[in-house]
Amino acid sequence: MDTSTSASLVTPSLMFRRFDSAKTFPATDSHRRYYSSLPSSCSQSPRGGGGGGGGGGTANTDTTHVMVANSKTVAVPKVVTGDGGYLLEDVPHLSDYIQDLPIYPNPLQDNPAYSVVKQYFVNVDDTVAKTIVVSKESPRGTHFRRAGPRQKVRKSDSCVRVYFESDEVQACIVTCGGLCPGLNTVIREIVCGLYHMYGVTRVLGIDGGYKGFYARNTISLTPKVVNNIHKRGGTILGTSRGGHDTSKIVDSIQDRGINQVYIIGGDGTQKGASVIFEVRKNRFEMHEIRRRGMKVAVVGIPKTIDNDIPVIDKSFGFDTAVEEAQRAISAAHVESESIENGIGLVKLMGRHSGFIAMYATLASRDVDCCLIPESPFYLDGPGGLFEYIEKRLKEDGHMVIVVAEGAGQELLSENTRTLDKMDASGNKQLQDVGLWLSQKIKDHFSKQQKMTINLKYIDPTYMIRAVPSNASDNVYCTLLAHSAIHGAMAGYTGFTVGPVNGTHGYIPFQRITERQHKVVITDRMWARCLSSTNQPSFFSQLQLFEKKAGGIQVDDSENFG
Ligand SMILES: Nc1ncnc2c1ncn2[C@@H]1O[C@H](COP(=O)(O)OP(=O)(O)OP(=O)(O)O)[C@@H](O)[C@H]1O
Ligand SMILES: O=P(O)(O)OC[C@H]1O[C@](O)(CO)[C@@H](O)[C@@H]1O
Ligand SMILES: [Mg+2]
Repeated sequence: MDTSTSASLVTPSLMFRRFDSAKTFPATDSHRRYYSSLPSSCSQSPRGGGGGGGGGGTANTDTTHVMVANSKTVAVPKVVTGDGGYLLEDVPHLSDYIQDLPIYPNPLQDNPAYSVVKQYFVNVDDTVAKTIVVSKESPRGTHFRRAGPRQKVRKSDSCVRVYFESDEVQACIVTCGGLCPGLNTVIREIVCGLYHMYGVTRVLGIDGGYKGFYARNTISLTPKVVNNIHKRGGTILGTSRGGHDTSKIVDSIQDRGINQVYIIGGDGTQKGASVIFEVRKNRFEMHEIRRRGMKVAVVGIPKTIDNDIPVIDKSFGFDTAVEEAQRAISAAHVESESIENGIGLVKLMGRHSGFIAMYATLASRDVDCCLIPESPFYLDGPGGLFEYIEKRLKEDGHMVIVVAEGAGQELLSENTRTLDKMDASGNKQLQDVGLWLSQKIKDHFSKQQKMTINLKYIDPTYMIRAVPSNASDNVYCTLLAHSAIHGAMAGYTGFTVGPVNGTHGYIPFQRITERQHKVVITDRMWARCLSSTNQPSFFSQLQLFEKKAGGIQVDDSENFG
């Protein structure tokens, strides 16, 4: 594979626009100047994904690794272009910045379970397409490196190898952010997968999120310790928000001799992982793993109850949460059905993304109105929520409303003084839309004196994420853990793992952290939701077109079909 080294001076917002054009971008003089000014361990860098191989057959390759913007250095993905508009957004490899890394026989080839299944090992060039709905003229488009144990870690290899020797590995696992069903399953499967597939016995648990790296003792994790944890909700390691001190975390990784870091968490956590891997603070302070030239694989495993992580099909625990939400919706339905003009109001999680509310609504079929952050609504006047409630009660005598916690925040702040409080991670703390809406509905109907209503408000927010994962999430967590391990053992680093159109891939951190995944209200799934509830869209056609034209952040992927 033909590769060249480059770094680029571009702003972050331009980063992915360049990829969309599916063109090769050449190394410029400024790239070369930048690299020649780097310490030797960095400037010796790219050899095209280390052993990762090409991915595009006749690929025309350009690897772009570092860019400087606003005095910060951030990573630009390695990009490989090929015929027919093929584009691979590759992930970093340890051999990009460490020379002459030894490779070792892969113990998996002697494992009775895995070695008999020939196709368990993925081809060195296998990639996963980001978009699978295409037409005859479509370019082949963006791809990600396929996850899994590699047949070859370098194109020249004659047998199955890895970049870490079993005895050499000192892994650690950390869980950050809010809880999510399946956290314990992922922890269990990383520990057991490392042990049973690769003979790795040294795995540390980091206590209480990122700050645990430097403020707490570690926990030794063995298959015996984690054997039953998947049956419990929460995380045995504890979690936290805030406390991401990059230099202290990287110091701790270095001091403890850790060389594989498995980081489980949401969008904030993945940003933290990306910083640990390769963002430096300024020209002089270089804390991160890549610049220290450390042989450490940094692997992100996406966790989010809100399903707000882009690119991947969905996040683990999401199905369990939707299932658990059914119990609250059923209760709301039973309550509302049993009384005159009964209204059951259920608040579900979803800070910026209404996926839980939308899917719980679609699954239940008892919901008459689903309110999500992405779809503005209003209360009074023609086409408003109050008018719709009145209509539903007159027709049916009862109704169920599901509201995502982030819905209608702009209405709340009109009515109450916004305090703009942040949590320890810098996430804006939301006002309670459930309580607010309950009160508004009650006030409206008591003022009108036309109709007596009976409203029951159910708030199961934390209940849906504190439960253990269901069977399908357990399987999903296992696959994620295994994909993560195979990637680290093959020397890949600085990536998040996850399913892209059903096949697991290694996705560069930047892709995951550049934006949040949201319900696209101009998309088919939201239409299905609207048709199941028969609620008003709260939009005039004109507004809809305006939003489509740029007012709303539109994801380029569908809401899972
Ligand atoms: N931009 C960032 N840079 C470095 N670290 C970050 C950044 N954003 C968040 N973090 C760290 O990541 C951890 C988790 O972040 P956060 O609380 O936002 O949860 P999350 O991972 O997004 O999960 P969720 O939102 O699903 O609960 C925190 O320890 C926080 O300090
Ligand atoms: O756990 P905390 O800090 O109360 O945060 C709750 C938030 O976490 C999430 O569960 C995940 O981001 C959101 O749905 C919710 O707003
Ligand atoms: Mg988050």
